[in-house]
Amino acid sequence: MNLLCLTRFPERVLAPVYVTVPTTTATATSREYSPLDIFRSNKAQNFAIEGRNLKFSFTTRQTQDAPVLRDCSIRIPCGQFWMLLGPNGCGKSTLLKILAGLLTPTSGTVYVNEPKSFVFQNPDHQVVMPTVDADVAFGLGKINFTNDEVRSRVSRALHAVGLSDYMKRSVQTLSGGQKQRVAIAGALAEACKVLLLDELTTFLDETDQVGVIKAVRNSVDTSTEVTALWVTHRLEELHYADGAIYMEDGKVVMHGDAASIRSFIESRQSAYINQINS
Ligand SMILES: Nc1ncnc2c1ncn2[C@@H]1O[C@H](COP(=O)(O)OP(=O)(O)OP(=O)(O)O)[C@@H](O)[C@H]1O
Repeated sequence: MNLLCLTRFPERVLAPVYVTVPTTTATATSREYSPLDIFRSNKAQNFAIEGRNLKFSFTTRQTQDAPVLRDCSIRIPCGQFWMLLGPNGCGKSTLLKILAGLLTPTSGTVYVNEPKSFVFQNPDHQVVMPTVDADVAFGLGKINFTNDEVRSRVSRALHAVGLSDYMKRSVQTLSGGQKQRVAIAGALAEACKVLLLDELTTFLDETDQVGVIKAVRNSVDTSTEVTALWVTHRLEELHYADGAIYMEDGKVVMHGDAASIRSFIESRQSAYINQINS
């Protein structure tokens, strides 16, 4: 079994995946939403990602039960590019990992279209082959494609992320942002329907930051139903988003269009600055 491959595509299966756990242990047999209800609701309203009443706690040596998510509900329509924002430690990455299937919620319900792919902040954790084309083709090895089909998928995926001219380049010679785009191309080559992207631009300079975000923007499409959820701290990135979610202290505080979320966060920040200056 190839562990690196599993790391890059943690939950790759072709059917939709449901994670449903009881809202409390006392009501284990009577939950509010059944997996089938969620599936119908998503098909009817065309949501690619849905989480309802999600709670999550970490158990550490110091604390038995440290709550991180305290009842989060989100919905992201198919074929849209959404962003998830909030202060450090509010639970953004935890929520993203639950959507990716890397963590199981303590309670609540999750629906995410498949195939889905989680792209990590550090591209060196997932760009694993010596050349760009070999890396993009890496995940296709599990599927019985002809060589021509593999070449065509790799070529289309690299075109989508603006790296057509880099096909034969050694990955070691790429910048951080170019490696991120190779990782995204790997997911697209596998016909990934949902991209879950965790603070990809944190350590990138402005050119790479714009290159990566444009690569995601160009990959998201209502006709192919590719949907992306992007965790970020950078308000200026909201310019590229169709919608956004703002979290604080394990809760979704606001969920809606990107411009309104940006104004909301800016007013929050100025209120905070006024408070510390007064
Ligand atoms: N493996 C873990 N064990 C215990 N606590 C954890 C673990 N991972 C995260 N946490 C805690 O959960 C909380 C939420 O972390 P998370 O990484 O989801 O926040 P975040 O909003 O993504 O933060 P940031 O913006 O700083 O990346 C934090 O208080 C963090 O310390």
